[in-house]
Amino acid sequence: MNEPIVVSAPGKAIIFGEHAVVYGKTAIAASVGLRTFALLNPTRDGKVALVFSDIGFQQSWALQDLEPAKKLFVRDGGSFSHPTPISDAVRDQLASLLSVDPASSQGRAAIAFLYLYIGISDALISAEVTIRSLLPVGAGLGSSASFSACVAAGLLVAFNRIPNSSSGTHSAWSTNETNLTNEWAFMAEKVIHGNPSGIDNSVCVHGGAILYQKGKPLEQLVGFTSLRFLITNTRVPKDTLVQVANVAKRREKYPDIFNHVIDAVQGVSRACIEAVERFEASRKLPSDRSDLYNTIEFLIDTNQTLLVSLGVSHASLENVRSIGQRYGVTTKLTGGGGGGCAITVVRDDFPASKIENLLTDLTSQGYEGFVATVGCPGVLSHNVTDVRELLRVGDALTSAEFLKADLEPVQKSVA
Ligand SMILES: Nc1ncnc2c1ncn2[C@@H]1O[C@H](COP(=O)(O)OP(=O)(O)O)[C@@H](O)[C@H]1O
Ligand SMILES: C[C@@](O)(CCOP(=O)(O)O)CC(=O)O
Ligand SMILES: [Mg+2]
Repeated sequence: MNEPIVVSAPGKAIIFGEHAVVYGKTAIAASVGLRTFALLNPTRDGKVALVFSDIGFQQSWALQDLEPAKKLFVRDGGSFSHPTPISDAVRDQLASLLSVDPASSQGRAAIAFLYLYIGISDALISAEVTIRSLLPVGAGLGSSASFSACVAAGLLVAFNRIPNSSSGTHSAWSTNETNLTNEWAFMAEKVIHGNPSGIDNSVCVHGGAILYQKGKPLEQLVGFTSLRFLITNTRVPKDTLVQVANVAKRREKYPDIFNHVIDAVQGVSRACIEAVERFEASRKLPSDRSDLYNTIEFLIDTNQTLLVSLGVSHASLENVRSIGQRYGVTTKLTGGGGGGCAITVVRDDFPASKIENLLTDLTSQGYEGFVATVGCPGVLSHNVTDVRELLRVGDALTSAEFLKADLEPVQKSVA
């Protein structure tokens, strides 16, 4: 790596099927146009330095201190084509190098980064890596997957595994290059989430709106990207690792109850797919999709009820739901639940004035709402000259400049 590298990846909203997707059920998700950015700067001090400003983490290591972990890394068949999940030996070795609790939010993010760094590299190189997100962290909008996608893509570019395809507005990587990025991003998600389904990293890497089932090729759902959603962040912190582990414990204790609930969620996703197919077959105009909305609203409500049964809702999420009901709109939690964000379907003819009033009501309760653009591009690398211009910085794009810059113009430049 001789030049700075800038990559970014979107967040995501799961429309139907969170948690059930961990158990092999179908889920539907769309990318959300709030992005995470990573700046990788070459350095000459024989160190790798991390600056993760959103989670208050900063640490650097001499490259020789990372060699023992690199020696323990097992490469699948000696090739780079299939990343392997982190082993206990590597995790313990990396954990012993941290200045923070390895199980903490900061510790997991650092181990995820270091694992990809030793796994993707031939020889360790000196670098400073700064990561900043415009997404809320730990709120159900896939900040962990967006972070993982940036780390995977940034390191694959830095170690010349994929080209620096800096188009700025869409990814110019081949299917193989994008799939490789997704596989590494999944390895990072495993460190952060414990047992991820793979839907979040897939939608953050590929972008658009996707139909996802573990072990099957993902399908893009083109029609979905024109739907509007209101996203409300309750600002109640949650940790996906804990939420997923809680569902697993309940399912293990009461399989007869929880397996049925999980199966029912599969029914919700399937009913949504059928409704979209029916709408497309009817050749109706997008302006005439009230039947489709009726079904989607019914399914949003049903999915939320099932998520309540799984034990992953929260009083704040139920409050957002009932505020929405006063305006005749339907809401469900999105992502891990237990706090974080809810999504509300906004019909095409829903008056702007009503949206404003709803947003005012939500804000008055301490929540943050916004109408989201969904279906934006997935992970991509940016042209550094363009980024410098958009950020109004000089020739050297330093970590300090990147940290204080307004990243919105770069986010807006992504089509
Ligand atoms: N911008 C970021 N910088 C560093 N780590 C991040 C960032 N975004 C997410 N993470 C990691 O992901 C964790 C949040 O993941 P998770 O609980 O799955 O919530 P989310 O719904 O936002 O994905 C953080 O605690 C941190 O470990
Ligand atoms: C609960 C789950 O379905 C989604 C978690 O999303 P998030 O990390 O809360 O954004 C877990 C998964 O699919 O890996
Ligand atoms: Mg996550």
